[in-house]
Amino acid sequence: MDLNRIGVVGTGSMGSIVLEAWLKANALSPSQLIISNRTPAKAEQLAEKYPGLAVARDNAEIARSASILVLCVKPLEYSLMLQQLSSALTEDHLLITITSPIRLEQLEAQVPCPVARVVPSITNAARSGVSLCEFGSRITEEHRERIFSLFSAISHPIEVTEGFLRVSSDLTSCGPAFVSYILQQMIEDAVKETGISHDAATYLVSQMLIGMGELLQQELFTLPSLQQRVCVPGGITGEGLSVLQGAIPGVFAEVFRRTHAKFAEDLEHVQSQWSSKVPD
Ligand SMILES: NC(=O)C1=CN([C@@H]2O[C@H](COP(=O)(O)OP(=O)(O)OC[C@H]3O[C@@H](n4cnc5c(N)ncnc54)[C@H](O)[C@@H]3O)[C@@H](O)[C@H]2O)C=CC1
Ligand SMILES: O=C(O)[C@@H]1CCC=N1
Repeated sequence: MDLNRIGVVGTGSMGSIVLEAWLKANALSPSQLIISNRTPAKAEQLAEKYPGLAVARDNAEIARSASILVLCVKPLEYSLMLQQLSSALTEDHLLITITSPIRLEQLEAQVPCPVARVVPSITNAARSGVSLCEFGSRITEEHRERIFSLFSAISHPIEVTEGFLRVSSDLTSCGPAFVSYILQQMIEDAVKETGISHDAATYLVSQMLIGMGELLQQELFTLPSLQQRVCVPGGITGEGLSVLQGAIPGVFAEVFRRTHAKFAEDLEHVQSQWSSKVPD
């Protein structure tokens, strides 16, 4: 087992984003990585794109070849994946799950090694945004440092406690989908109401969003001070804002109720899958 090699199990949407972010950041070279995927063709495509990147024949091979395994499969795919990894897992491995509806203690009970969670975000593709870290009971200071160092190459890693993991993930990982939906509605209504072209409105909104990111990045404004500064007393923005003030409060409370309910449902499904016999 190569102590400096990292295995990515599952090269779907998020697995490939994390892997490619590391490669593009030169944080890891292709030969420091090995990947596996249920559909091998998807992994082979990545290997063709990044010469030197190895594809494991199966999950036992990835566990024999890499000491850190980043698990990028969906919650109900864990049971089978763990079964496939199990023959090669040792106390010296480190497992990092990227999903939230698998409790770390539940995972620890299945494997001989330390486990941690790092929930990434699509923003990590641009080496920005945060990743949310939670550490299991077997994690040492050395593991922590290794995890922070790996994920700080592509994000700002932040430690969160289990109780706030879900809402934090709603804000950082689901957030880009929520915000882009709202902005898309802004574009659609601008087109419908005024006849501006879809492309023009999209360009204007995208540039506005990038500019807003810069204002926050450069700490020139906070979200409330930005609103205050744009709203000229007796001016036009205030008229528009008052419509939003009537419509938006409470919407995200319902969003979070729904995400938390789905999370609880996923946890239950995983629990009942894991407590019944794992299929061969
Ligand atoms: N999409 C996002 O923005 C984020 C997703 N996540 C979490 O990441 C997890 C994965 O999500 P996606 O990448 O979107 O799903 P996906 O379905 O695109 O990728 C999962 C991949 O795992 C592979 N796979 C399944 N079982 C396997 C096995 N036994 N061995 C090897 N490969 C296997 C599948 O072939 C697939 O390519 C989810 O739990 C999600 O909650 C976390 C943060 C952000
Ligand atoms: O939609 C999902 O389930 C995942 C969790 C965080 C972002 N995407």
